[in-house]
Amino acid sequence: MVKAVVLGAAGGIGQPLSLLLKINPHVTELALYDIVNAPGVAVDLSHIATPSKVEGFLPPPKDSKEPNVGLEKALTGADVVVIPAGVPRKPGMTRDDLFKINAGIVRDLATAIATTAPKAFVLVISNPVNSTVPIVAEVFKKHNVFDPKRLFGVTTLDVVRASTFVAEVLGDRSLSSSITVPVVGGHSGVTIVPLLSQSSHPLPSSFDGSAVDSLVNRIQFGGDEVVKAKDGAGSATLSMAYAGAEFAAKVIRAIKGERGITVPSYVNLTAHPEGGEALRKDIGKELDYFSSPVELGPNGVEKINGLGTITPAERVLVNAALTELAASIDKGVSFIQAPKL
Ligand SMILES: NC(=O)C1=CN([C@@H]2O[C@H](COP(=O)(O)OP(=O)(O)OC[C@H]3O[C@@H](n4cnc5c(N)ncnc54)[C@H](O)[C@@H]3O)[C@@H](O)[C@H]2O)C=CC1
Ligand SMILES: O=C([O-])CC(=O)C(=O)O
Repeated sequence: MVKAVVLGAAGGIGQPLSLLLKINPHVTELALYDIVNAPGVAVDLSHIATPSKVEGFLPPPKDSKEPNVGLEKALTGADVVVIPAGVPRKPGMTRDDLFKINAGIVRDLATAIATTAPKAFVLVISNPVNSTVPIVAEVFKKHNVFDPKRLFGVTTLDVVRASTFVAEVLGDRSLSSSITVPVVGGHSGVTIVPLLSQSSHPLPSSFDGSAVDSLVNRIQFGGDEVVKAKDGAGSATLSMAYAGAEFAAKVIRAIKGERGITVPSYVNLTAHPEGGEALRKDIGKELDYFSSPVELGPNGVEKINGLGTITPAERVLVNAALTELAASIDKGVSFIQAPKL
């Protein structure tokens, strides 16, 4: 029995992600919550002939003083909670520009999870991921329920893009689903660090210098490509739903006891005996969060992998990521820790 919950389920990511979770054979119950339209999306999905039960929930009316029973019902008994709630970018914006609105949304949802489903695995999609994951952690710490093994920043889309773009460079799109390229760091611009030297399918030796630089740049700024093409109508939704559902499916398989599953994720390093400190040494900075491939077990993250052997050019990229990452982490932590004036 697996209950999956989507918070922000009526949105551009939320709807296709909920569809993909509805057809996941391991999911037996699917709860959809949004501030609008969630019951309609749930009834629509409930007609799909797969075994899971689907229900949709709304908050109470805006000015009501009622407790949010809809959110509580959605979260009760949750095993996996995926959060794509929040506003997306428009052209000219950075992911950090979303902090103003999304930080509060994520804080409030995290508070509800901490009080209603503190043992759930929490998968954070809402941007800026580099800050929203620390926000969830700090809320959980305040409620004394923080388990770093169960909190994941979803960076899968960077890895999906890297596979796709490398396959394009190799001139064989049929390879794209079998290519793996570790992407480490964080989830915005220069904090996205593809380790092309560790690609399962090496690039041709003729592919060097500026060709590598522009491939790295395309992976780092793949999100901008979509924002620009959508021209004001939002950011990646369908590819993100695909990536989020793949990620959730792997977490669910691990919970159900499957071994040997490794996923990329932006995770807390400090509380991980297995690999956190070693990764910090590899990075060369005392960062509390970083994205790296992590090995999953039934209780979540079992081991965080290090950077492995990287090239001097990749070291430059890692170093370039550190300042922005540290600032984004601090921003998220202070948002919860700073006393309200
Ligand atoms: N981690 C990643 O790789 C990616 C992250 N994103 C991020 O995902 C987020 C969602 O993007 P879209 O689905 O395109 O946006 P959207 O605007 O289409 O959908 C967001 C949904 O969240 C809902 N929502 C707002 N406040 C809420 C609250 N307090 N509780 C529950 N639901 C609430 C809205 O009603 C809406 O249905 C954005 O922050 C975006 O930047 C987008 C793509 C990739
Ligand atoms: O670009 C954005 O704002 C959405 C996102 O995180 C991505 O597509 O990687």
